[in-house]
Amino acid sequence: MASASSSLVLFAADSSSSARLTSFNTNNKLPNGVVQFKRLISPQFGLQKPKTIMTHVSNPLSYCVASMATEASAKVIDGKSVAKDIQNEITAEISRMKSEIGVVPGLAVILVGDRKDSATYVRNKKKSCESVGIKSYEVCLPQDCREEEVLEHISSFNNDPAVHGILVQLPLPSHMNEQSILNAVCIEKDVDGFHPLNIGRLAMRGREPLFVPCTPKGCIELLHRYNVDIKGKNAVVIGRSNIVGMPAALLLQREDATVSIVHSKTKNPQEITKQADIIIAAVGQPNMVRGSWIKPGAVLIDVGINPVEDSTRPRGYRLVGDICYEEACKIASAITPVPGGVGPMTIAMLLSNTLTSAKRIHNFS
Ligand SMILES: NC(=O)C1=CN([C@@H]2O[C@H](COP(=O)(O)OP(=O)(O)OC[C@H]3O[C@@H](n4cnc5c(N)ncnc54)[C@H](OP(=O)(O)O)[C@@H]3O)[C@@H](O)[C@H]2O)C=CC1
Ligand SMILES: Nc1nc(=O)c2c([nH]1)NC[C@@H]1CN(c3ccc(C(=O)N[C@@H](CCC(=O)O)C(=O)O)cc3)C=[N+]21
Ligand SMILES: [Mg+2]
Repeated sequence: MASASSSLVLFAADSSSSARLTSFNTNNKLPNGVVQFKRLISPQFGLQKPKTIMTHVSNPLSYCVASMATEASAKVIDGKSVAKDIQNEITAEISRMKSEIGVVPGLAVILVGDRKDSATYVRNKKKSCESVGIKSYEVCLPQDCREEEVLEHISSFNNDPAVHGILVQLPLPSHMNEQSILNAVCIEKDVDGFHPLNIGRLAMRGREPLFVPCTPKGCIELLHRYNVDIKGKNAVVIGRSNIVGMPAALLLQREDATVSIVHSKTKNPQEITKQADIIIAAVGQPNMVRGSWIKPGAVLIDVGINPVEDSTRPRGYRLVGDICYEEACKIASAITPVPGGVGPMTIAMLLSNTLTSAKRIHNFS
């Protein structure tokens, strides 16, 4: 055997390491138990260079590479820390704006009904607004209120010069027409990016939306801040909702990825995800994406926020993503955790969109 080249490494598989090696989808089994596979991990993360490179092997079966295999572990994409950095940038910009033109950005949030998770999100948004210097305005309406009431509040926020962003917390009660409510938010204040005109512009080449939806924008921002190349890569989005999957696919396409969308009617989704260099999972199914669905070295963005019962936790549940983290982190090159991944980025992007809106309305740069 000649010396190992930079991108191909030959490993000997003995009885103790073969189990791990086969979990890496090693198609190219060589005779004598030698398994050949490419570097598992993309070099940009630097951390997971193979530890064992054999330049000369007389009896492959006598070598064990378990040390390398067991250390292969994805880089954690720390959304919480990136979100904190972004919030610091926003805080500085807001204080500059306030001192130079005396304007404080304002965000209005409309919450209808008594869903506990919605109430928690709205509370967190309010706290984050306060911490960066955005003034927040909150309206809470009962579950059984009329659609007209919601529309009236939207209209008054549309006309309120202190308000630069309006967010209607979703989902709305089922007796309301979500589309006509989202349509009523003036596009200049549509910091969620859910107005059909903003979505339409996102979908059109050569057009720019005024705002990009926060969760997909946060996913792309994480890829940028971790220097993940998107151009020309195979990206798979799992889920096609208006608020996450569909705009995430549009954004990836704008970044010159080759994009596939997997949804509930897709046949053999794992055959599609297995080709992906980048996966964005936004399904709402705990641990749906298994290790065997993932191409070695892929970058994984897990949007899913799924409560699963856990009596050892004070709240009686814990949150898990749509990707089986324990399996995926052994195969991917990088992965977002849940919690602490995309969730905090969604809030950071909302604050960023609100600042952008205030700057645009007041012609401040
Ligand atoms: N981190 C964050 O900031 C945010 C997290 N979330 C979380 O992200 C997840 C998705 O949210 P959201 O987009 O609103 O969810 P939706 O329920 O609106 O959409 C789910 C999508 O997943 C698809 N889907 C459902 N089951 C399967 C399956 N078995 N195989 C393949 N595709 C499937 C659906 O397909 P079809 O279209 O065919 O029905 C649909 O397109 C949830 O866990 C939610 O809590 C949401 C928003 C923000
Ligand atoms: N008009 C509208 N805009 C939204 O952006 C919107 C919405 N409606 N409806 C619901 C979804 C969901 N969503 C989340 C935001 C932050 C976290 C978040 O911060 N999560 C923390 C965990 C929070 C916890 O511990 O409960 C984390 O992942 O680390 C999660 C989910 C925004 N949404
Ligand atoms: Mg939804």
